[in-house]
Amino acid sequence: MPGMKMPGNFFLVGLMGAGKTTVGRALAKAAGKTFYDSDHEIEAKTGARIPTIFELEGENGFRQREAEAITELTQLKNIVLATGGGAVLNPLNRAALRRHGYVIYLCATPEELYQRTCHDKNRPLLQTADPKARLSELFAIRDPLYREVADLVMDTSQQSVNSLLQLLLKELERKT
Ligand SMILES: Nc1ncnc2c1ncn2[C@@H]1O[C@H](COP(=O)(O)OP(=O)(O)OP(=O)(O)O)[C@@H](O)[C@H]1O
Ligand SMILES: O=C(O)C1=C[C@@H](O)[C@@H](O)[C@H](O)C1
Ligand SMILES: [Mg+2]
Repeated sequence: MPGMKMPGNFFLVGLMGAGKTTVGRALAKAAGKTFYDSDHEIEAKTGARIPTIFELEGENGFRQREAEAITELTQLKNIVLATGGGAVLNPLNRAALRRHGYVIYLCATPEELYQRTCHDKNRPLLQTADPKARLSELFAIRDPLYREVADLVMDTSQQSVNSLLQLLLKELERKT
C-alpha cells in the first residue's frame, strides 16, 4: 500500500562505500523504477570525472553542481536515486530529499567503508595519507545528518548486496 508520504521515489544516502550505487541499481531493477546516481549525472553533464571537478573547481564548486543535480533529480517521479556521500551536508538538499521521496540510509563502520573503497582512486576526499581516519571523521560529522533525513536506516555490515536487497524490499513493502 503506497503511503501518502511516498510519491514513489527511493533516495539512498550514506558515506562513500556504503553501497548506494550498487544497492540502488539493484533496488531500481527489482522495484521497477528508473535508477539515477547524482555523481554520474554530474559527470555526464560536465563531461569530467569527479576528481577532475574537485581539482578545477574545488569541493565548493562540486557542491554547487551537486545541489543543482539534487534539485533536478528530486523532481523526477518513480526513481531510485543514489546520492553523493556529501549531499546531506547542504540543508537544501536534505529538505528536497525528505520532501520528494522515501530516504534510506545505508550505514557501515568506517573500517568496512575503508575496505570497500581502498582500491578505488575516484574519491578525492579519500586521497589522503590516512583514508581510514578521514572516513572516521566524515562518519562522526555525517552520521547524524544521514539519520536526520532517513525514513529507514539499513545496517549493511556483513551483508551481501543481494541479502541487503531482499531485506530492503521486505522493509519497503511493510513500510511504504
Ligand atoms: N554490502 C556490501 N558488502 C560488501 N561490499 C559492498 C557492499 N555494498 C557495496 N559494496 C562494494 O563496495 C564498493 C563501493 O560501493 P558503491 O560504489 O556502491 O558505494 P557508494 O555508496 O555508491 O559510494 P560513493 O558515495 O563513493 O559513490 C563496491 O565495490 C561495491 O561492490
Ligand atoms: O562523501 C563525499 O563527500 C563524496 C562522495 C562521492 O559520492 C562523491 O560525491 C564525491 O567523491 C564526494
Ligand atoms: Mg556511488
